[in-house]
Amino acid sequence: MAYDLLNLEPLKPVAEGIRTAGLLMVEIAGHKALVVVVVPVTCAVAVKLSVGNDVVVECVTFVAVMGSLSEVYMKGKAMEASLEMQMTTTADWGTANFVMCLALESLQYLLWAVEEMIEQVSVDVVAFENSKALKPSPLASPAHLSNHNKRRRNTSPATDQSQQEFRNSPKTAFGDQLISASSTSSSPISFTCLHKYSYHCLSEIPREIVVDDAVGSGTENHVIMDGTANNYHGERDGVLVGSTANPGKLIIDTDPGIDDTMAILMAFQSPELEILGLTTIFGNVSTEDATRNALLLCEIAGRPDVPVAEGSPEPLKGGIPRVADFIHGSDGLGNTFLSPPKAKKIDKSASEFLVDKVSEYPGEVSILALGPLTNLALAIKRDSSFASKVKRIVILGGAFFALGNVNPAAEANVSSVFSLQKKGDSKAFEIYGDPEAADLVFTSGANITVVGINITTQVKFTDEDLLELRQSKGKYAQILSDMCKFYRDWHVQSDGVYGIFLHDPVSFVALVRPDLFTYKKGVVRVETQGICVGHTLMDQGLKRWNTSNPWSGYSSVAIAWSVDVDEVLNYVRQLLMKQ
Ligand SMILES: O=c1[nH]c(=O)c2ncn([C@@H]3O[C@H](CO)[C@@H](O)[C@H]3O)c2[nH]1
Repeated sequence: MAYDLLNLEPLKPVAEGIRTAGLLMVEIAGHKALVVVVVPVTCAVAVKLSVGNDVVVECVTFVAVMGSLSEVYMKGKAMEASLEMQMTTTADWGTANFVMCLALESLQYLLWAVEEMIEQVSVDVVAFENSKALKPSPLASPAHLSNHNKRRRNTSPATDQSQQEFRNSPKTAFGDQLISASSTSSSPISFTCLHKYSYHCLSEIPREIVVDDAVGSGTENHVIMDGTANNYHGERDGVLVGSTANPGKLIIDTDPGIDDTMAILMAFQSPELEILGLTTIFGNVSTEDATRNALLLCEIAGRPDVPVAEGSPEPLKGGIPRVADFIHGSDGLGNTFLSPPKAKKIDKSASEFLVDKVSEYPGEVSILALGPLTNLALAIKRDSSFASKVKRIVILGGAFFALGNVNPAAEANVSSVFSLQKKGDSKAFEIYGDPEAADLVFTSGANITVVGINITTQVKFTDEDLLELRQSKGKYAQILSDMCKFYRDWHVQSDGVYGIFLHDPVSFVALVRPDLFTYKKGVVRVETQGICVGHTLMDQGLKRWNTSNPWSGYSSVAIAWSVDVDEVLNYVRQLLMKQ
């Protein structure tokens, strides 16, 4: 049986850089959690699900504090003490959505349970607050809605006009601000949420919930959630399961680079993406060469119109970046030495371009960051609302609970490497990535997914795969095969791998097919000093620390935790071999 719970029209995101904090109390199956949600809108919603006389799920958000995250956090801590509840701090849409998903997911389970065991379920709006243009109509008053639900409980909604009436009447009062949903089954269930905030949350979760009908028949019951957006689909043993996504508008921050080239061409082979531009950074090559290669790749893809904005030539702290020519060749493209591009970079710097685009389309732009994070850090410094306006950032970087690739501690994009050369020698401090930038970005509060090399090294093209690519009719198969030769030989020499790791392509897949990964959320800090510079260390939240520490009070990011290797490989193959 299908519950058409979310009968919604797409609305534009309302994020306009306003940050509002809400304290969300969630009670699910007797467990209470207090969650600080910082969202870029001013509104609140409260819903309460009751079964008979028992309140089963209660989600209440208050517009409690306006201001900085630390103010909210302090207030939350005080409430936590008085309510003896567990608190989670979040500052991103992903977590806000996830929390709502959790509450709503419980609701789905309840719907199923109710089918079998309980006669009456209602979800009543118990509070409504709105600080912007809308004034709650009398129709939104708790009393009205509760009466309305009572009325509905006495009807048979499947064929009943009152269901339609119920859907329609508040909508007239609220226009598109009201989101209503109700069961299409024969159970008397109604669910009403008010305001755009709840819309946001709801729009990120399943539109249709399919519940196995075979309750009590011996067949295992399950709830299949067909996620529609870029966050999480559910949780299993503390690990989040990704849902499918359509990132829409995309900027790729890149240091091409052979595996960057693969990811960029995959993006150009994905017509559902609107590539707003490429921004360039040092890493696999110098920033200047990265710009040349990015322009060239746009031309190869037949998209010379895509703007390329050049990024910083050096990390935040300064210094001369070391170019990984031993991996990608002196041109960054496997010594294929292609003719220079005709198009020119745009006048804006990468950070300016990033800020401008994210401000032009708040809540709509995703960023795929494939190199050191200097440009993103500069964008965050340039515009304090950048982190809240960007839709999602997927980062290739770090090594989580695993060895690095430039040394045991660090992965190339986030590391600095001290070489043991003479003091005073300008090369004594060789830089691969930008640890300061990575630390700033990871703790910025943006909706971030990080794909570390602990994940990307699980997904390889073997020599057989490379041969298949060469022999395929893929639009870019030849050019990629030529580039990959150099890259493959380095893998044999460096890692004993007869093939190549697909670092950047896997990160691209995490952007467009997050459902092929699982995630853990936690605060990540990057070491910026000492022998472990560039080390990425995540607090998984498994322990309540007695004292505050460098991880305390920062926003969580999602770390890719596991990967469906076969499916990701298939996805990469299919796009790289697409004609
Ligand atoms: O400096 C590097 N050393 C490596 O071993 C290494 N392996 C891969 N890479 C590149 O850095 C990103 C992943 O860490 C990808 O863009 C690889 O091409 C490396 N860079």
